[in-house]
Amino acid sequence: METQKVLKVKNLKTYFELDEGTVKAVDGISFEVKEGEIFGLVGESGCGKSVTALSIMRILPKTARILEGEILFSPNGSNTLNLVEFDQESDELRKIRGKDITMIFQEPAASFSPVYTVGEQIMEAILLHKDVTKSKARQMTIEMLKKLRLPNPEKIFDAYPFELSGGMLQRCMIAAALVMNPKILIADEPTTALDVTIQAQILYLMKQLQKEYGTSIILITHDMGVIAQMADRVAVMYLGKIVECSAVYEIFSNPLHPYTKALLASIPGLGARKSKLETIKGNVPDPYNLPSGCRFHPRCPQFIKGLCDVEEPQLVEVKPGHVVQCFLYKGVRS
Ligand SMILES: Nc1ncnc2c1ncn2[C@@H]1O[C@H](COP(=O)(O)OP(=O)(O)OP(=O)(O)O)[C@@H](O)[C@H]1O
Repeated sequence: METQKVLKVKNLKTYFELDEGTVKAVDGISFEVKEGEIFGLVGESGCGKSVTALSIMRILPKTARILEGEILFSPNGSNTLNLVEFDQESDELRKIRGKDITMIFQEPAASFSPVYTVGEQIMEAILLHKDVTKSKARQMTIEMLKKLRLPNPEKIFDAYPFELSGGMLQRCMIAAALVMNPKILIADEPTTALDVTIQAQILYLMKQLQKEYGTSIILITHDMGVIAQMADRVAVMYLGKIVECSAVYEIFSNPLHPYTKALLASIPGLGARKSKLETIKGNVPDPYNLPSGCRFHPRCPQFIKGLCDVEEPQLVEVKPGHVVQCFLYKGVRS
């Protein structure tokens, strides 16, 4: 039996209309997230990963607009909701946000108010979404803090955010997101701000808990190493587009798009000389003035003049489940 899809994003376009011009932050992307999988979204800063997440959560800033596309959420396999159709402030979305779809951010301090204890804040979210007593909500919170291996969870419950280290606060934020038992957890660079050892511990814990609860995770990162450690499938983004998508083992063993190859070459220990994307020539182009044709062509080592700078390639399926948007490849179905 085919695994159920909890989320289908179809041709999503989210633009910022600013005085300086239009930023096509997300420009016609499509992907699916299966029940219980970790789906990675990877790419350099500014490629549209966070705007994709904010579009799904429908918590975009006022200057952003979803121009086109569908975000189909199927919480239980039978009914499907197109999240784009609801008003951002609607009750329907409020119910979904924070309960069925939760999100954790890079900076945990920004998610907690400094004036209430961590426990009070997690408990309040439970009481908002679940029909349980205060003492049950407290018990659920403490149990979840324990699952995140926080020492002395009762004490952490009563701590104010400033009393905890970045790593501990990040665990509290994950606890707050998982205690709701969401269908989808969106994790936007969840460990980028932490040091490498703590990062590895938290990623390991997230994966353990994801397996235990069967949660689908959309994991956003600029780090291919994190993708290798965590994800089942991955979409590679470049300037608002998905340029390649496949199972993680397939991307690592058979990367197709020149941009994916460059991202892989930048991982320390995988043949990279430098940790930044210095193997790719040039910088990410100005978002107000995107290159014609394939957006990667000015930086691409395999650029074909008169083609890549003129026409935009189509996304083609090279093998089942492996798609790429590049003229170097012909699809099995095209
Ligand atoms: N509030 C905003 N106003 C105007 N432009 C924005 C805003 N937020 C994001 N953008 C633009 O949208 C594009 C995509 O940004 P986004 O934050 O999604 O990238 P990202 O891949 O998540 O990068 P990072 O890892 O740095 O967060 C960028 O060109 C960015 O400058």
